[in-house]
Amino acid sequence: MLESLDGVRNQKLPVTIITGFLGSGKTTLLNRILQNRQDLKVAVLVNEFGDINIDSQLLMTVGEDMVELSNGCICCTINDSLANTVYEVLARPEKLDYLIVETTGVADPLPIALTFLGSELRDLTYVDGILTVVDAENFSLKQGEAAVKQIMYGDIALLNKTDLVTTDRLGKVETQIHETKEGARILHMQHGEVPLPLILDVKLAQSENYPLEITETENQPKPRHLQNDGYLSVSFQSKRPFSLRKFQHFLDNQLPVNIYRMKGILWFEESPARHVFQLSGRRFHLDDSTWEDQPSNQLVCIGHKINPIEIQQYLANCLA
Ligand SMILES: Nc1nc2c(ncn2[C@@H]2O[C@H](COP(=O)(O)OP(=O)(O)OP(=O)(O)O)[C@@H](O)[C@H]2O)c(=O)[nH]1
Repeated sequence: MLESLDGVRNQKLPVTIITGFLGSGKTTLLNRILQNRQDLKVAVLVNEFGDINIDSQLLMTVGEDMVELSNGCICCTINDSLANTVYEVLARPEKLDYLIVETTGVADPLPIALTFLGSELRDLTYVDGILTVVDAENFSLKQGEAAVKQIMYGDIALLNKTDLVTTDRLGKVETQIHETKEGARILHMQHGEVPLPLILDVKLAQSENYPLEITETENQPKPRHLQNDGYLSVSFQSKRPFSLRKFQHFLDNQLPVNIYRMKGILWFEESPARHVFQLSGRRFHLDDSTWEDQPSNQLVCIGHKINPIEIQQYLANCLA
């Protein structure tokens, strides 16, 4: 199906929005798409909630097709910068087949979809679908308003991390999804593995279902959604290495329970490797790679009603 887009230059550019709560697997899915569809010229817009853009450093296919948005909550700041960035992408000389927007984990996807509908972009692009990645292990409607909106406005719920849960738990999460959105389409996946024809070029977005009052207030300034929800991101950077033992102590004994997500590139005194650190819920892991630039620590912690000073102090105490 996607191949058929090839010769049709005058047609509108399809846009897929990938949403989903913190750490659910959005970047993992994006990586899969980029790896598996190298024949497609995809422009990717990534928006991150944090001062340091870790995601762009973790995307395997970062090249000329990658356009990063400035930092901030996507649903608060994106209307101007998203539209402008999309215009910039469209003005590039090379032919594009697809545009994918990855939202932050605490974003309501609707304002993003409306950006494509409510401006001149409507003539140049169309929203093909909103994909909501759901973490089968950690998902809860109590995660906040954004988590509910992500399900409500998603065209397909991609139930990810099915390797970590029982069939019973999967059934419970599916029930919650159906209670939030009647008739929701649900696909299961692990590590973002899903047949791409099921999620790209599917023409599932139904703008007529978007609430009218939101469409009408689209151009009004929006509140700082994330801060209202109590979500905060804390960044930590240092040109000195961590002590592995101290960092382990922080994770085991000091990590506040209301931190849901951490990601970063870490440097440990004890190791010559570049370590990609991921924490989602209570689960974390480190992947080794090689430094291509000067070693340093870059870490983003995201949580609900967290105390930035306390976290920064804990992390400073981890330095070797
Ligand atoms: N076990 C397991 N881990 C997964 C799966 N999918 C993703 N992960 C891991 O979950 C963590 C978060 O994945 P990401 O793709 O970075 O999640 P994200 O939604 O982009 O995160 P944010 O943008 O920070 O909200 C990473 O450590 C992934 O390797 C899966 O199906 N199973």
